Amino acid sequence: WKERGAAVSVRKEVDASGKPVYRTVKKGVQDFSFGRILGEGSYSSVYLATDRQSLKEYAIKVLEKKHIIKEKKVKYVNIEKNTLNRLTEHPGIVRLYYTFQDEQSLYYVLDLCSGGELLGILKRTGTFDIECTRFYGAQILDAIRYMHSRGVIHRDLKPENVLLDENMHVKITDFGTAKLLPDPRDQSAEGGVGGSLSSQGDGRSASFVGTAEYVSPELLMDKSASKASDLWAFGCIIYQLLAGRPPFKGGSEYLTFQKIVNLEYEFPPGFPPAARDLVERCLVLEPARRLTIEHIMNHEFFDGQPFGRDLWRTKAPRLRPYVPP
Ligand SMILES: NC(=O)c1nn(CC2CCNCC2)c2c1CCc1cnc(N=C3C=CCC=C3)nc1-2
Repeated sequence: WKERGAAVSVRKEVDASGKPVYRTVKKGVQDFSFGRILGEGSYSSVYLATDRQSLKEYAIKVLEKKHIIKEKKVKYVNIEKNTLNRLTEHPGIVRLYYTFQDEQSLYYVLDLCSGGELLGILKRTGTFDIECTRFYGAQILDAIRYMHSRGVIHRDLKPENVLLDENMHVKITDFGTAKLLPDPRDQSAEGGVGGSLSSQGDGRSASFVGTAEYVSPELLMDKSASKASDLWAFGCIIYQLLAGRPPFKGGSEYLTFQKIVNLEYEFPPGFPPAARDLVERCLVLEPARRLTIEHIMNHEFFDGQPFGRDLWRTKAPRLRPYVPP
């Protein structure tokens, strides 16, 4: 497991004659003070941690080696690290600073998102008004555009995986189930198929399905994931910000899946017309007929909304609920 990043700390020691000597050593567990658990996965836990030297706070994801091997998750661990190594320069993606390991575990030192989950914020306000939906929708879309430009399909986008930093700006996380296309920047990579994937590959695709309410019909019906699958989830998120609930929600996962493949959803009264048109063009059963990212960015719902650098320099709007006219 090739470690990444060269984070070192300077340690003061004394030699045999009692003279102080300063050694640079790769950072490790002892360089951090671990705080509360931020989240737990099937083979990892994420902690709030403070670098004892710089006092900077991070999120550290700890993966237990024994458990990874026992649960046959080595592929997922490598895919997540390779994905994070590709996604290094975007403000809307949780950044991996460096990794280290000890006998029991692997450690990923990541951006801390002190604002928590978008879902948590949404639950507090109930719904988001048009300005907030436009701002957060644009930041999520900008991050998806960057991911896709690096050949990464998230496959499990949902409000729980959209985190917020100290400025209430978006940071997308949890790439443990991402799908990697050949990296477009890597000339040596075999020319990969455009945005669509067969369900072959490393054997993960055939089995993986995202979170029920946001999973795309193609992932349910023929197990194939494509960039368009992330845009289906995007449509579900935009709907949820304005309606306060996801478009597809049944009494069980099976009933939710039925609603998705039958495109069985309705808009609440007073749902904003421009947002309704955008959602309807994302929630299209046929992936090839779904809006692409460029189309979405040019959609009237985002009229006047900057993307790119200006978007990330904008102050986050005050959170207000949507009040239907
Ligand atoms: N799976 C991960 O990589 C991951 N998981 N979490 C916590 C999860 C909690 C459930 N919803 C998805 C995220 C994190 C990360 C990345 C790195 C990361 C950085 N900051 C936070 N911050 C949080 C603050 C308050 C509540 C939850 C998360 N969390 C994470």
